Amino acid sequence: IVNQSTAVGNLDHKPNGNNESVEVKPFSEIPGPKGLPLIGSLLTVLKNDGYYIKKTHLYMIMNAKKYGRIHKDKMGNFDEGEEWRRFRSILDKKLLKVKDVSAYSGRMNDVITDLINYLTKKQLEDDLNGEISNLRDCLYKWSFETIGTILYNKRLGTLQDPPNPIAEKFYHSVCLMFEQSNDLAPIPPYYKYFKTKYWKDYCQLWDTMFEIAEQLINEEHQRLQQIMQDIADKSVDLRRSEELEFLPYVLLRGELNSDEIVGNIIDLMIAAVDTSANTMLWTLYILGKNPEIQEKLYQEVSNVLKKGEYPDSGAIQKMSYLRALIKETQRMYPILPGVPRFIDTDIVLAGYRIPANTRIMAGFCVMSCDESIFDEPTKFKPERWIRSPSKRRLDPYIYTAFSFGPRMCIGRRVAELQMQLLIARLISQFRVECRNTGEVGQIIRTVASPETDIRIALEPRIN
Ligand code: HEM
Repeated sequence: IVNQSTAVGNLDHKPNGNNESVEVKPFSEIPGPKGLPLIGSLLTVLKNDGYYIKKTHLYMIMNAKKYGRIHKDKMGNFDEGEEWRRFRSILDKKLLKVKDVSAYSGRMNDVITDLINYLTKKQLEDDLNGEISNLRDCLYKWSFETIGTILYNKRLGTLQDPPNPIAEKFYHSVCLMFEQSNDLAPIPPYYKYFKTKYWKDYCQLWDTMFEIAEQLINEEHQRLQQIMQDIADKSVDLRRSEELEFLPYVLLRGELNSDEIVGNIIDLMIAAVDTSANTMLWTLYILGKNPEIQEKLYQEVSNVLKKGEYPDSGAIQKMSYLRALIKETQRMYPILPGVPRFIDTDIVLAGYRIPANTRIMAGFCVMSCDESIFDEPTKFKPERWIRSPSKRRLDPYIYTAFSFGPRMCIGRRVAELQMQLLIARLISQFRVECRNTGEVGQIIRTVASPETDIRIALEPRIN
């Protein structure tokens, strides 16, 4: 039972560095809800129509208040992937290098141009005095198209007019699968054995995703083979080229078999869509609610870009307020309330001995509102992320949005750049107005999302 428990805590970023001997308490003394012997607190999470499934962040904050910065909880068993390290060593090379990702800014800008045209057309059709209905869907399409063009080396076509029907099918499968995974995640997997309709439909979504992804990858494979045949200078080895795009790199290196390539690409797509889109919804919400923040951002962006110029990663480097604004949005609205880790050796955490094979959950949403880490944590202050000679250096471990270590988000660089480009482009073209009257809360739909529609109106700037 101990081995199946989870210890939840803030990342203890101030270890006892002075080598003084401190009393280490045993794992059994870590406070936490008692729960039931086998399923632990699962019922607490499921009751009231799964209230705490949708509000995991509140569950974690509540337990942190009740039991302290480190506490333990139990929710059944979890599996860990084994092949993961090998996959990461191959994919990291292409997705986490700043230089490679910067080269995607042209494609990312093309998708943004399509999104802006799509939004403008929708505004006219909706006729809601500038407001865009179902902005969430528009932003999901933007992140789907962006990751699509990077992974498959071609545009998929959900933002084109009319949309590409295969791309639409792909898009709906990714979105629905993500939503349904959230409903299935905490339930013991009996539905698999009774083959309920829900389960069959869910499997169908996966089949559709795999079929379309396979088709797209095969097309790219054939294109590459043709290019290799056509290269007149046979001494050129395309496989060694530094300039290769993501899919050509993975296909030509031959380190992954075709099932592994499809599986990894699907994983990347699934992880990319909701995360970036929801972060953008929150950022627009903040901008729309805070005209002074918006004005400051506009001034920064227009100082860097000439009229009508599109930003690239070089321009973004000069926009410290923009980068800080997105970081602060991620602090206030973390997309994942925390990340789990299995530890393979005994460790001491916050004064307690944690045995090997325990699952640790680092509670990012708890850290975000911890006064000992952030001053005035309830206030939205992008400035806290801007370095200056007069300020103390920020602890690098307090920016938790993409997590840390070898398992940190593999899409971090892609996500950051695509979001920075989108906000810079939108703010230089439009004034953002938020029409939600009250505060919008967070709800967990696998990732933390706005509880109600974010109502945004975009008013073209007259320069
Ligand atoms: C604002 C956008 C995003 C946020 C906040 C975000 C955040 C995260 C976090 C916190 C993790 C867990 C890391 C850990 O366990 O330590 C993660 C994992 C992951 N993310 Fe992202 N992510 C974002 C966008 C993306 C994008 C665009 C992609 C694809 C290009 C992506 C692909 C992945 C994958 C594949 C994993 C699993 C990594 C692994 O377990 O090896 N993410 N992400």
